[in-house]
Amino acid sequence: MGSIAPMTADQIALIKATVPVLVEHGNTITTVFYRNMLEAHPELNTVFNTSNQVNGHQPRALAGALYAYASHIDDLSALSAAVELICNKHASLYIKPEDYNIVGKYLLEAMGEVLGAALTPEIHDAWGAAYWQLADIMIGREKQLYEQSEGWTDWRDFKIVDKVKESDEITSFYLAPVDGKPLPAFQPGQYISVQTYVPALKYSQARQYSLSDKPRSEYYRISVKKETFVNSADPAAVTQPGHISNVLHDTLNKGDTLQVSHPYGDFFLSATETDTAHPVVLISAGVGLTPLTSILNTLTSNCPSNRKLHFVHGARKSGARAFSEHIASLMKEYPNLNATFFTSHPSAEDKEGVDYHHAGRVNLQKIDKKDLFLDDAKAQYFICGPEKFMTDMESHLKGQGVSTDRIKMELFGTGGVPH
Ligand SMILES: NC(=O)C1=CN([C@@H]2O[C@H](COP(=O)(O)OP(=O)(O)OC[C@H]3O[C@@H](n4cnc5c(N)ncnc54)[C@H](OP(=O)(O)O)[C@@H]3O)[C@@H](O)[C@H]2O)C=CC1
Repeated sequence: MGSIAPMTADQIALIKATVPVLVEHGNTITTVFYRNMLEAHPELNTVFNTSNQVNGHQPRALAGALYAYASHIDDLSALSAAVELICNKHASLYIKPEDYNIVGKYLLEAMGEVLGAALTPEIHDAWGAAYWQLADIMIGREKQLYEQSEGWTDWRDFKIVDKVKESDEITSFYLAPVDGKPLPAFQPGQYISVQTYVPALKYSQARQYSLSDKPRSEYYRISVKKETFVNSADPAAVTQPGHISNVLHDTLNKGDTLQVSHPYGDFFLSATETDTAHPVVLISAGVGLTPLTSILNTLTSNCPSNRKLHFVHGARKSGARAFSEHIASLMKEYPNLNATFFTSHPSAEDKEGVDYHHAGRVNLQKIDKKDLFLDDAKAQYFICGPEKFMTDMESHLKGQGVSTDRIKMELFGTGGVPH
C-alpha cells in the first residue's frame, strides 16, 4: 500500500493549482491511464466495463472524478455522496485494497506521460499524497461494507430459475443461489452486480442491475433492458452491443448459472421509511423503473393501508413499458396507489386513455398538484432514469417547494470535466 501521510498545506495548494490542467488534459490522462493499465494487467478487463471503455464513458467519468476531487481537496465533505456511491459500486465488484496500488501507479504514470516536464516532482508527490488520502478513505468504507455483508464477501454462484419477458425490450431474471441458503434482505432500490463470461470478448464482465422486486429469501429478481450501443461518430451504425444485457437476453436461459454480488447501493427506501405514513411518489423513465418497482412492491406489501403512493413512468412506446399489468393489478388491490403513464412516441396501436395517460415525455405539470402531494411537507420523491430526466424532475419538484432532503435519485458519475 502507498503512503498515507497527511497532505501538507503546500500539497493541497498544488493540487488546487492543477484544476485547470485537469480541465484541459483530464480526459487524455485517464484515457492513457486505462490503456496502459489494461495492457499491463489484462486480468482487470473483467473489473472495468469494456463497453464504457469503447464509448469513452469511463475515462470521462474518472476525469470528472479527479476534477471534482482536486476542486474540493480542501473540503472533502462536499464529496461524501460521490464517495459513498463509488464505494458501494466497488464493494459490488469485490475491489480489494491491493487493487488501489495498481490504479495509483498507472494514474501517476499517465499524468507523467501526458504532462511531461509540467509534472514537477512536487506536483507528482502532491498527487501521490492526494491519491492515497482518497484511497485510504475508500478502502476504509469498503471494508465496512464487506463487514456488513454477513460473510458474503466474494462472487457467489446463482442459477437462473426463471426468465420472464416484461416488455418488447425488458426481461426479468429470477436468480437463486446454487448453495440453496436463504438470501439476505436488501433495501429496496439497491442493486447487485452480475458477472458472466462474454464470448465476444473472451473474458468475464460484470454489470450492476437494480433489484426489481421486494426482498425475498429464495431469489433476487433483476429486469434488464437489451442494450445496443450506437457509435456517436456514426449514429446509424450500431457498433458495440451492451455485452452483458445481450448475453442475458440471447444466450443465458433458465438453468444456467452466473455470479452475483451481495446487494449494495445508496439509493433506497430505508427500513425505517417503510412503516411511516407519508405519501411516496416514484418517478421513472424507461428501465429506470426497476428500483422503483422494488420500492413499490415493498411498500404495498408492508405499509399501512392509508399510505398514498403515486407511480409516474415515461416510456418511448407502450410496448416498451415493463410491469404495466402488474401496476394495474396492484392498483385494484391497493386503492391508495395511483399511476400516471407518459408515452413519448406512441405507436399506431397505442391508445391514449387505455395504454397511457399523456403523450410526450414525463411532464409533472400535467399531473394535478394534489396527486403529487406537493402540499404535504413530508411527501417523499424517488427518481430514476436518464440523468437529464432526473435533474429536470428534481428542478421541477424543487421549484414547487419540495426540499432537497425529500428527493432521492441515483446519479452515477460526476458528469465529467466542465467544457
Ligand atoms: N439504478 C439505476 O440507477 C438505474 C438507472 N437506470 C437508468 O435509466 C435510464 C433508462 O434508460 P432507457 O430505458 O434506455 O430509456 P429510453 O431511451 O427507453 O427512454 C425512456 C423514456 O425516457 C424519455 N427520456 C429520455 N431522456 C429524457 C429526458 N432528458 N427528459 C425527459 N424524458 C427523457 C424518453 O423520451 P424520448 O423517447 O423522447 O427519448 C422515453 O420516453 C438509463 O440511463 C439507465 O442508466 C436504469 C435502471 C436502473
